[in-house]
Amino acid sequence: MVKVGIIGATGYAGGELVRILLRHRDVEIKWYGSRSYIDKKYAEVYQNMFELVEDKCLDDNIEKLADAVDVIFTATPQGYLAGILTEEILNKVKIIDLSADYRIKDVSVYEKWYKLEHKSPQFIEEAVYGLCEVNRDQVKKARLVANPGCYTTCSILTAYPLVKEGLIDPNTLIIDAKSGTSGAGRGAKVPNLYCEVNENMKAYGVTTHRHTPEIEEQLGYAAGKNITVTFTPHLAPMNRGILATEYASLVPKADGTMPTAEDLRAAYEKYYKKEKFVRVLPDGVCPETKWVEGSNYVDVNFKVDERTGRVVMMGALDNLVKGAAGQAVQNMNLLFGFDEAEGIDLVPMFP
Ligand SMILES: NC(=O)C1=CN([C@@H]2O[C@H](COP(=O)(O)OP(=O)(O)OC[C@H]3O[C@@H](n4cnc5c(N)ncnc54)[C@H](OP(=O)(O)O)[C@@H]3O)[C@@H](O)[C@H]2O)C=CC1
Ligand SMILES: CC(=O)N[C@@H](CCC(=O)OP(=O)(O)O)C(=O)O
Repeated sequence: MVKVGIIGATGYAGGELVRILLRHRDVEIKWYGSRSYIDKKYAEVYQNMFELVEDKCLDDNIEKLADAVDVIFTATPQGYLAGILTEEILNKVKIIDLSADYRIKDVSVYEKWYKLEHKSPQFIEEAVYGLCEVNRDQVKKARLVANPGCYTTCSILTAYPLVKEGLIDPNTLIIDAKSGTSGAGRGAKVPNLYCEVNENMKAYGVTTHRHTPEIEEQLGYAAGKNITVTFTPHLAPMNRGILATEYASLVPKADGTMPTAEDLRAAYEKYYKKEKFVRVLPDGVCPETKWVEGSNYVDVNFKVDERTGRVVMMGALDNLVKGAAGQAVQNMNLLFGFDEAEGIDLVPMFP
């Protein structure tokens, strides 16, 4: 059995990790790390765990934890892991970080967009961006996995095949994304109160959202050049889910004709046909957040707009599963040589 510790176990992403890992056949949760609930029973923080988890929350001392477990998940705010990580810890234990501390390779880009000083940039280079479908082989050998977040996983996987195959001009890419409120975490914040969110929709972080450079970096690798994109997130009155609608201009083929729907579908099939967790929907079917809720699936599809010469790409996932905890467990499965779907072969719930 692989021994697991979770720092930030009492947050939404940490709670989802617990829910998933309790049914994973090859792991045992040894440490429910917290700051605010030390010595309180975990099932009193989350009553859905009543009679399922008997343990109490422990502190977030990563040095003690590194001696007690084989892998640590950090489901903590930005800057937390970077502030405490050392070579000694990484020599003892694998780390899967759900925050953005090690996702962006250029530390000055991280510091500019996150408005934080990075406290341990020496580990950025070796960290592997844990987008399993793209970086599977590198993840298997990693000590430190930077688990991508909800908006970025959805935005990148939705456009990736078309960018990689040069079928769209990535510099024309516009990503319009909506998130359920759990994406903002469990902490009390006025914009996330019921009356502010219910029956309401709003854009935020317009032109300044911190996920923009992460999407640009990853799709830039696929394009083989630096790119800029427009990314606009919206808060939607639902608990879970990300829906990304993405627009880009098609690139004419060598013979001067425009790529057809068949060309684009062939690109999606090329990259995702064998991927268990990316479902390319049938022609004409648009992804919906409800069809992936509670599961590790990303549903994607597209429609060519011949009138404008653009393609509209669509993707949907559950922000807490494929957008956070599910993908983190997928990465752990790769790190330890387990079946990649172990513990995350979850059937979407409906309604
Ligand atoms: N929510 C989502 O959909 C997604 C979240 N993420 C990322 O996962 C991470 C956690 O997010 P989420 O679960 O939503 O956040 P929450 O606010 O729900 O939870 C944060 C957790 O971190 C702990 N924590 C808070 N402040 C500190 C601190 N200064 N030092 C140590 N621990 C601290 C809290 O512990 P306690 O309350 O016990 O003190 C809590 O367990 C973030 O980096 C986020 O960006 C990534 C993808 C999706
Ligand atoms: C609705 C909402 O507030 N969402 C969060 C994204 C949360 C998240 O998942 O952030 P990472 O992907 O960086 O980990 C936000 O926009 O900041």
